[in-house]
Amino acid sequence: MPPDKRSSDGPEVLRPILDVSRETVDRLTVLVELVRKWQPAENLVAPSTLPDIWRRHVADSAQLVPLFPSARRWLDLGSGGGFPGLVLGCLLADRPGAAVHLVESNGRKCAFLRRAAAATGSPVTVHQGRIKSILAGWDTPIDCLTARALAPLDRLLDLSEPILAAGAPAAFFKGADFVREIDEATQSWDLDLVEHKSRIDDRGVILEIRQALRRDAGERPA
Ligand SMILES: C[S@@+](CC[C@H](N)C(=O)[O-])C[C@H]1O[C@@H](n2cnc3c(N)ncnc32)[C@H](O)[C@@H]1O
Repeated sequence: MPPDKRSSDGPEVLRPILDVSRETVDRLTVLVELVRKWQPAENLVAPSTLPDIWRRHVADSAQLVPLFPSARRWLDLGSGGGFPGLVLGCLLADRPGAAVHLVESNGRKCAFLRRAAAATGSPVTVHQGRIKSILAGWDTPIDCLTARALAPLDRLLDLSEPILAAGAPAAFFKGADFVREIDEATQSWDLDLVEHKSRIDDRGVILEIRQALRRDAGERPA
């Protein structure tokens, strides 16, 4: 499909975020073309965001890499159409030891994720199933856990607990309502977190969770 003529959306939107090689742009271009091709049948992203796919999805996902520059082994929960997981795979494909694990319960989305990983030559493994059951038996070291548009913070912490408990940080994409979500989550969790202002969404943040300890029922804040 030709580029959308109404927008100036393209690989150049990555420039303020990180330097990418020609080969990486080629991999990301293959990914974007596949999302456009599969979108009518699989509804991989909100239709209104498709004309700005490089900015709204690719660059949005890519901002994780400079936040966690030494992370090589990533785990993305609820990967859907592959954001941020497939973008991380494309960006890290040349990095020795890179591995990106995607967890997704929907079989058709998993078929897309596997197809896109193969087409882009990305170091991606797709795990089909419910997050709770897949993480219950997880024993692969992870440097950073991610989730975007999956669940409220409180629920994300619950889902991510086995990986956080093993010492990995988490990066959760959150919109304008993030303060309320933090307030709610801290009823049940003692959090060491950093708010990174999103470089794509004026009102959004990437919440870096460095540590999350479940509070006992008796020690909830007033
Ligand atoms: C709204 S989509 C977001 C997809 C992608 N992260 C993005 O930002 O475009 C949420 C995805 O999480 C998956 N999902 C939701 N709950 C899940 C669970 N408990 N286990 C595995 N996948 C789940 C859904 O099937 C869906 O594809």
